[in-house]
Amino acid sequence: MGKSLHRGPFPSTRMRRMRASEFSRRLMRENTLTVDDLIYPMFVHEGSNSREAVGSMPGIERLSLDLLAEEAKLLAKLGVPAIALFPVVGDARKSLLAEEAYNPDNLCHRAIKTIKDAAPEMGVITDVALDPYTTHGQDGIIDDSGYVLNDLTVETLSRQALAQAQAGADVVAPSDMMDGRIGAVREILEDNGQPNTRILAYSAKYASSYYGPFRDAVGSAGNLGKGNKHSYQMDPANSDEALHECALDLEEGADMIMVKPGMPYLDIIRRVKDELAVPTYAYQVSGEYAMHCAAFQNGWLDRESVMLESLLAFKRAGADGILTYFAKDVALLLNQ
Ligand SMILES: NCc1[nH]cc(CCC(=O)O)c1CC(=O)O
Ligand SMILES: [Mg+2]
Repeated sequence: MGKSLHRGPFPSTRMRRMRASEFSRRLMRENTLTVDDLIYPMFVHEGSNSREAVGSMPGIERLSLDLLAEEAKLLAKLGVPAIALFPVVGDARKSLLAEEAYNPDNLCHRAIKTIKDAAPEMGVITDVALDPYTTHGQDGIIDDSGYVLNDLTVETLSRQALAQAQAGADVVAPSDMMDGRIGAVREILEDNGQPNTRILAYSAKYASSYYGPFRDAVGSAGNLGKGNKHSYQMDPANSDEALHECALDLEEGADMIMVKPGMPYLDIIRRVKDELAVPTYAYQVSGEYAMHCAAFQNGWLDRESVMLESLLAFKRAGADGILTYFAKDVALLLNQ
């Protein structure tokens, strides 16, 4: 026998010991994914008994409100805590000033009531941003040069958020990235008898190319054309700036903060959670969903296990919950 070549504490330390049986793997498991972690984004459109597939998002459909009611009941039964609503708005209702955003009878507001009637315990989260309602697909009101005007947009966003709260939204979620909008939304809610409306701030929302399929789903891609959102959404190169954005939104009155997109930005989730220690959410966005589905359809990746692994990764990174288009399928799996 020659001299042992090993270094360090081996064999007293064998990392594989704890992995040798299911019971000890379970005992040392640090993170779990449960239905409590899931928020389901849903697209709604006008009409009745109408469902439309979204081409770039296999399995995802735009639903009319009667079908939304059925889905909401099923999701509640599966234990999914909340739905995030995204309206698909007809061109006739879009304008430069996005007035439809705060019309008390608009599609989004009727959808809130639909869910609350069908499944009163379901949390309803609404998107505060003007892109479904502007003719140009930007999240705010633009000047002659196309620049999105911050303060004017914030005024409209506040009216929109209040209208959503008055229609019954539990959580309003500004996804627009204007400066000061969280404070303005908090103030208008306080001033109008809505002190318990939670604000989920899309605080660190990046100018990402992973949103493409979403823009197809809501039909804003065509309106946006070659435009981009670089003057308000964050540069994917930055990380310190995300902490600054999150800290400001918390100071202005956010209850929860969000990082978006998801998987390419797990480092941001971890930093936010470590440094701010507040309820932190992640959005596994449409492009992430689309690329997973493409691999599933080709048989290149296993659907169930990859879906679960992709979401568990968010928990490990520090997220308290995940907006994901897989929410329904995962809830079905976890309920088995
Ligand atoms: N305010 C718009 C909004 N809200 C959610 C998403 C993207 C969600 C997804 O890709 O799944 C977007 C797109 C954008 O900023 O252009
Ligand atoms: Mg900000």
